[in-house]
Amino acid sequence: MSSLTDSATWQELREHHREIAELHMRDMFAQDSKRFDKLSLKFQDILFDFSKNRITEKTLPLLLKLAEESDLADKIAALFSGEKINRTENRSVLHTALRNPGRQPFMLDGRDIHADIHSVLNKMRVFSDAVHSGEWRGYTGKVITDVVNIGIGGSDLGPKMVVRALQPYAKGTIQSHFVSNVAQAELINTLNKLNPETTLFLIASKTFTTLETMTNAFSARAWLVDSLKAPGAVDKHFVAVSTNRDKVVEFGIDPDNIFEFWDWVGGRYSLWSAIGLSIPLNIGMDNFEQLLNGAHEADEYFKNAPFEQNIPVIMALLGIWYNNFFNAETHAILPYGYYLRYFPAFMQQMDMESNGKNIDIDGNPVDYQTGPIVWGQAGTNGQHAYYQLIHQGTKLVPCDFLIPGTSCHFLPDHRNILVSNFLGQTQALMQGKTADQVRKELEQAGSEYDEALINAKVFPGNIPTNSFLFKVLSPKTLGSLIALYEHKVFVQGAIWNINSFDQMGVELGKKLSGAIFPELQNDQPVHSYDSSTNGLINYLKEIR
Ligand SMILES: O=P(O)(O)OC[C@H]1O[C@](O)(CO)[C@@H](O)[C@@H]1O
Repeated sequence: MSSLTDSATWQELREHHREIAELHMRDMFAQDSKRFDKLSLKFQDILFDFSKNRITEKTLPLLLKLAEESDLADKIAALFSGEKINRTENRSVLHTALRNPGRQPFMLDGRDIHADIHSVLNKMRVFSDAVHSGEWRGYTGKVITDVVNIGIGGSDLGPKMVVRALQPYAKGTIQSHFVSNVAQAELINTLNKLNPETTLFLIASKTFTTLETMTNAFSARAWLVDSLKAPGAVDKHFVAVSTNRDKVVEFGIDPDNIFEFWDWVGGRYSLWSAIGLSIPLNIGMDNFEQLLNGAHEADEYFKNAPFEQNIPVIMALLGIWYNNFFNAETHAILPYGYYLRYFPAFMQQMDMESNGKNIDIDGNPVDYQTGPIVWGQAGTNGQHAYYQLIHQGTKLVPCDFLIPGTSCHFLPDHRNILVSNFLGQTQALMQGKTADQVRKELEQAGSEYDEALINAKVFPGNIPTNSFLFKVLSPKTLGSLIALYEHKVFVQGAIWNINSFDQMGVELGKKLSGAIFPELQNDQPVHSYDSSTNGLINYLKEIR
C-alpha cells in the first residue's frame, strides 16, 4: 500500500463514502436552505457554485486534511519558487512567471527570467503592432491579412482556444487559422483560402522537431516560395516561436523573426509565452496582457487563499472525491456558449497529459486512480447527444458547467434559452425524477402506463456538477479561468504525488511510427512486426 492509500485520512474518506452512498442531493438541499451560500465561492466576478456535489459537512474537512497531509502548501511554494519539480526532466515549472507583471529580478540558473520574459513580451508587442498597423508587409509589399499558426498539442490548443474564445475582442485586421494535423487535408484546405502575398506563418514548436509541425511547416514554405517564386520571401512570411534556435535557423527562418521561450515552460502551459503570439496578432497586445493579468491575479489568489476557500483546491478535492472514492472514470467540461467551444479540448490535454501517470514522483507504481478522462463540448449540443448517458446511464460523470452572464449578441430569446438550459440541466442532474413523480405525471396526463414505462422515465439524479458563472468572457476573466483550472490539475497531481509536468507516454508511439515510416516508401510486403501490424501495413500497401 502507498502512504496515500494507507493513511488514516484515506481510510476515513472510504468509510465516509460508504456512509453517504445512499444520501441524495435533493434531500440535502431540502434540509438546508443555506446550502448554496455555504458551498459557493467567488473570485473576482467568477462565481463557483459547488453546492450540487455529493458532500456533507464532514466531506470537505476530510478532503482538506488529505491536502494538508500531502504537503500541498510546500508543493505550491516549490512551484512558484522555481524549484525543479519536474524531476524526470530536471526542470522548473514556471508558467506562472510568464504572467507576473513584476519586474524585480527572478534568478533561475544564473539568469533573470523576469527580464527575459519582459524582453520577449516587448518584442511580441512591437511585432504584433507592426502587423496590425500594416507596417510589417509581405514580400510583395502587401499588408498581412491572414496568420496561420502551425503547431500541435500545447502549441495549438491553447492559442486556438483563446483566439476563438475572444473573437469579440478581435481587432478585425487579421484572420487567424490553426493547422495542427499532419493529415494533409487540414493544411491544403487552409492554404486554398489564402493569398500567399498577404499570409504570415507562425511556426510554433517548443522543440522545433515535432514531426507534424515540421512537415506542415516545410509544405507551407514550399507553397509560399513556389507561389511567389522567391525563396527570399520566407523572411517576410515566416516567424518562429521556439526554444530551439539552431533548428529554427536550420529551417531557414531569419533569426530576427524568432520569439524565444524556455524549457521551464511546459507545452500545455505555454499559451502565456510567445507560443501565444497568434493571440495578440488577433486581439492586440493590450488584450493579451489583460489575459496575463487575469491569470496572475488567479495565481496570487491560489497562493494566498486558505485551502477551504480556494477554488482550485476545492475543484481538485471534489475531483479526487469522485475519482478515487466513487470510481468515476471521466469528467465532463461543458461550456454553455459558442466562444468557449475549444475549452474542453484544451483542458483535455492539460489534464490528461499532466495527470495521466501510473507511477509516483519516486517512480513507484501507484495503487490508486490518477487523472480522469476529460471530455466535453459546448452546450447545448451535448444535450442532444450524450446527456442521455449522463442522466440515465450506468456511469457517474461529474460535470463542470461554465457560462457567462452576458452576451455581446442580441438575437431575441437565444440568450435566455441558453441560460435556462444550463440551469435546467444542472437542476435535473442534481434532483433527478422519482418513480412517484413519474406516476403522478402519467396519471395527470391520463396516459396508460406500466412499471416498465415508469422505470424508463425515472432519473436517478444525484449527479455532481460545478458551475462557473462570470459576467463577461473578457480576456482577463478567461485568463483567470484557465489559471484556476491549471492550479486544479496541479493540486490533484500534488495529492496523487505524481509528476504532472512530463509526458513520457507520448514517446513510444512516436518512435515506432518513425521506424515504420521507411516501410511505407516501397510496395514490398513486410513480415518483421507482430501479425496485426504486418497485416495492416500489407493491406495498406495493397489498397493505396
Ligand atoms: O511544441 P512542440 O515541441 O512541437 O510539442 C508539441 C506538443 O507535443 C507534446 O510534447 C507531446 O504531445 C506536447 O506536450 C506538446 O504540447
